[in-house]
Amino acid sequence: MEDLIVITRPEMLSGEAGIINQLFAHGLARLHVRKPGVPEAEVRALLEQIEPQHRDRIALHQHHQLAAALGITGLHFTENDRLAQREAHLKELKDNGFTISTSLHDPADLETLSHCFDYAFLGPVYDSISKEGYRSKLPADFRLEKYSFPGKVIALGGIHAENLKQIQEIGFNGAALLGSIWQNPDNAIAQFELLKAFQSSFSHPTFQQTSSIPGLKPGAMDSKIASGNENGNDPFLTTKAIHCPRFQPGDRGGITDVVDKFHFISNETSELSHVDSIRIALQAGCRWIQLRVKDRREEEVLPIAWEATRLCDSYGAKLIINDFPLVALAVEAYGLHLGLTDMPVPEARTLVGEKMIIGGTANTWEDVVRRIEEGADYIGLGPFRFTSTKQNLSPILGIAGYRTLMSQMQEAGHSTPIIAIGGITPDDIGLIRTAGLHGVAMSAALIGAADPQETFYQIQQALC
Ligand SMILES: Cc1ncc(COP(=O)(O)OP(=O)(O)O)c(N)n1
Ligand SMILES: Cc1nc(C(=O)O)sc1CCOP(=O)(O)O
Ligand SMILES: [Mg+2]
Repeated sequence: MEDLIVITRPEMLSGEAGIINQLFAHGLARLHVRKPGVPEAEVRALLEQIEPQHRDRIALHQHHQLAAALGITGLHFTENDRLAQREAHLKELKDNGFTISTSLHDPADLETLSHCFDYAFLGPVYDSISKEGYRSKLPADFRLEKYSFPGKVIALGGIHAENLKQIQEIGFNGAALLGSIWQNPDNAIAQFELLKAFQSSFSHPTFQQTSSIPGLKPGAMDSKIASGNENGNDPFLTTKAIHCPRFQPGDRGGITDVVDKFHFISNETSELSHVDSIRIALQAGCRWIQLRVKDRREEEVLPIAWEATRLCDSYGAKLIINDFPLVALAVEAYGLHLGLTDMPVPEARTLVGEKMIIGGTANTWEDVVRRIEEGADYIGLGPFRFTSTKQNLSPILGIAGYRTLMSQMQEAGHSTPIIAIGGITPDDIGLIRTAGLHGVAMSAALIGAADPQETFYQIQQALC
């Protein structure tokens, strides 16, 4: 798949021109300016703020008369506009150097579409999750190669990182992005970078071999490709209904209330996938879940993170993503956990914004101080004892190590919540709490318990 095209939101946004200039600077190939109902003067003012060298990568949906004076060479015709055009006019536009595009909602129209069009948006490809009743017209086995239109066909509607690969497999030449970019304008550039990374990974041989891992089953989105379309909803507005961050900057004063006292750390074994382990923890009653996938590429972690997101959402649990800031951003996770050799907390803060919790690992007093100075919301301090869940463990702290570090915290007047980790069992919690730690993180002791519900009950009692 070649092209990622961004479509503007229909209304004007504050700071929009700045974001658009940055998107171009980050390699955006094409921008569709679609502002139905916005007066010409406002659209002109927006276009004038877009740096002139980027303007030949813009297509206008309305106010075509602005194009020539502003150095814009792209004109887009909505379905209704297209039906009102004469072929001779389209030819004239092509002869005058314009790139022209249009929108279709029925793939059958690709057979009769004027070959003057350089490309066409076809959509919605996916049912809208956010807009009820707004469904795709594409059959489940839809493939693009059957159609004779020689131009590019660009997928539109409900496109996000999770379904980008399937769009390529269907045969689309590109994808038009709206919700995935603009849902949270503060994160527009990071989202674009993530989508670009996924798009380029599809041609990577390692990815192709491993893309059948759980969570990225070919055809996994088939159930979302449905038939029947009828209402007049706006195809450009379809978007995945994603997780809303729940941590608001105003809550920061109460960080000890925000960070749970029990953190479950996912793991996979020969019998269990990460998602299976998370399901066990959720069913046992845990509501703070860390997805900790090791030795996998970002694009392999993302589908697992989506599955974990859906599962945690269904239990009202908070999902923390270990190691992968862009994945945390993509699934709008509640939090991100970073180790000492992962992305530094301040850099991650810039990337994920103010709303996401960021936890950081520490193994020594110097690490604790660094984490506090970096602004970590909580600190995972370990290891308490040997564990085979993590490779390359740091020296074991034991209860004596925790006591020393907690008195140093007290002397220094620090109150960042500290979570003990590493080989912890429910029986250890009493001592760990009396040492002054906020809570504990566990993996094996919960997943491997004969009765995880009973074990979680004991954990809760000990944490009270
Ligand atoms: C709560 C919590 N504390 C510490 C860690 C360890 O993180 P890190 O040092 O990045 O090591 P990995 O888990 O990535 O192997 C954690 N994950 N959670
Ligand atoms: C993920 C992790 N980090 C550690 C650290 O010391 O930083 S120990 C650890 C493993 C936690 O799992 P379990 O409860 O099975 O030991
Ligand atoms: Mg890590």
